Amino acid sequence: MGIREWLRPDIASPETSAWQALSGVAEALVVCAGAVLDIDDEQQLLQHYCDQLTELVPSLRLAWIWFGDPDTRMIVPQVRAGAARAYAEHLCIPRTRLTERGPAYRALQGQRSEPYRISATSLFGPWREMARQHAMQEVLVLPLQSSVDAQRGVLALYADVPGYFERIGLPLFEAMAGLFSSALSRAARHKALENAVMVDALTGLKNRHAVPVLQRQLLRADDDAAPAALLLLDIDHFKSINDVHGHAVGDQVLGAIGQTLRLHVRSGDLVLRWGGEEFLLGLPGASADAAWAVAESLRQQVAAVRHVQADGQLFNVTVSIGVASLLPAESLDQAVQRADGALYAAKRGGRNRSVLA
Ligand SMILES: Nc1nc2c(ncn2[C@@H]2O[C@H](COP(=O)(O)OP(=O)(O)OP(=O)(O)O)[C@@H](O)[C@H]2O)c(=O)[nH]1
Repeated sequence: MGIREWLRPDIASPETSAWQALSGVAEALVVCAGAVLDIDDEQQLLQHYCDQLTELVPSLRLAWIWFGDPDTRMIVPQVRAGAARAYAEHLCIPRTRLTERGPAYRALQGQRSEPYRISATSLFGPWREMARQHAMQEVLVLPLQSSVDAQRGVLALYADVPGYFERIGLPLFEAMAGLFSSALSRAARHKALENAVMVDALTGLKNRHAVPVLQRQLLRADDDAAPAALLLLDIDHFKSINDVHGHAVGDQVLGAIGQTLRLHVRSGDLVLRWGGEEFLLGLPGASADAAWAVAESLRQQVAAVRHVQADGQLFNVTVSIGVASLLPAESLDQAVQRADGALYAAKRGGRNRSVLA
């Protein structure tokens, strides 16, 4: 359907304000489509979209977006723009039997959008009253959906004239929401790629690129004083394993040790392949004593694994472990350095042992 067919004959003249609004939306569409190539960050991109929309389209007082888990219990706008953005700053829509019948949750469920008149006597009186204080007469909430992951969202647009969205043509605003949805899909694809970069192909464990994940995991505890610890683990005499049994067997040993570590830590712990024959483990909530006990248990588990050499003979491998309990205000780097010092002491002390920094 062509743009002109959406317009009623009485507003199809280029002189009318509807025509200006229409060309504003079209311009915003073009500008927003271009921005997809320039802006990587999801939130920044959606903010840019809302800014452009409210700047270029006359009568649009406010545009806000929420995106996330479709089962959310609360919709709170993450980006907002327009003369009436103060309204969205304090907006939070809990999921209730009443709000589930309102435009935001209906859009979240993917239902086709109808514009809602804003009137003090409507179902959601208090919000409508506030919206009227911001000179808003009509709201249109459109569903957003990523095609890559389960993420959903809503784009809410508020106009200062009644009947505005129908008059300009809903398909145009739906096209805009389609563009916003592709931005969500693109961001999800970017995140998936980032995750792929974080995974070590040989062991399937996360690698050094996942340090930010480790950092978040260790520092997640609400209480600053909550303990956390690091284990730096190095395979003993790995060079001679490669030399004696061959590189392919060396690779198998690395894979088997990675698997053993992953199987024997708690679900909130993180195991990274730190490089070569080294593994770094993050143990949130573990005191120094607990971390040392975990290290000793892992050391014994690893030593018990029997590996197969090329001629079918079995052999065992040991590891040395440096344990560092995170000190208050210490950076992850500093803690890793202390764990490295303890690992060095374990090697010098004869290997196949754990040392606490
Ligand atoms: N098979 C295999 N070997 C690797 C890999 N990454 C590193 N290595 C080898 O790991 C060995 C590490 O040797 P060293 O750093 O000398 O230490 P080590 O022989 O384990 O001796 P200690 O740590 O002192 O007990 C080197 O020979 C590396 O080539 C890998 O992905 N696969």
